[in-house]
Amino acid sequence: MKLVAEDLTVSRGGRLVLVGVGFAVAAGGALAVVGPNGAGKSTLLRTLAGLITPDSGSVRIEGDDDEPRERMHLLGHLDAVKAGLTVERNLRFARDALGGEGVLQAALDHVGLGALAELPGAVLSAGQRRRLALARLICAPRPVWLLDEPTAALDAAGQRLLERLVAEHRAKGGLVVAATHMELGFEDAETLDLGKSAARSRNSALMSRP
Ligand SMILES: Nc1ncnc2c1ncn2[C@@H]1O[C@H](COP(=O)(O)OP(=O)(O)OP(=O)(O)O)[C@@H](O)[C@H]1O
Repeated sequence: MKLVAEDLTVSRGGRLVLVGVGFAVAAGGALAVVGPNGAGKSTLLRTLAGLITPDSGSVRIEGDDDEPRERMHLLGHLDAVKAGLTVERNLRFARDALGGEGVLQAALDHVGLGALAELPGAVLSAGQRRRLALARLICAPRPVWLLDEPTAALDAAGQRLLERLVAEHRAKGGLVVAATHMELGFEDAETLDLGKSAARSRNSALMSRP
């Protein structure tokens, strides 16, 4: 299996954000997407996930016949916790929506939220919300993880947990693309620097959409 992005050009609000971005990540691989604020890291992840349609270019998963977006798991930087649902219900909702079969309590225990299962989502701290998002990755296994600032709000133990989850995922043949401002500690990760790409130099031009 291989995730391949080819010659992606993406505009937002009439402005070119990405121009001609391409890369490939094979099973077991990891790609860190870096670049300054506004470089287009989140835009790239959302385009890979099929949430933004590129102006041109393509995203495909080689060696897999399923619809690409069915094989991807996007962990956005907003953690999408429903305030009125319990932690366990939040996870159940996400798992079922993603078609997963993971055991909820086991996943919550794994990310250190086991004792909080019956609390409403509203009371979770920022780091706990992030840990709940990590539990979604466990409960609904998908081979391609798209992680937007995955270490945001995580304490040192949480960052090690993330590193372990990613290492286990890659060892099982999964792959990871992560947008980040931090050193992630993912072994042998490749880097895509959007600050250095052609996109950046052309990014400042205000484009009028046809
Ligand atoms: N919904 C939108 N409508 C119009 N422009 C947008 C929209 N979302 C993002 N943009 C613009 O697209 C550009 C890239 O934004 P994006 O969020 O992808 O950057 P980023 O590299 O993830 O930034 P950061 O490091 O700050 O998270 C920015 O100039 C931003 O203003």
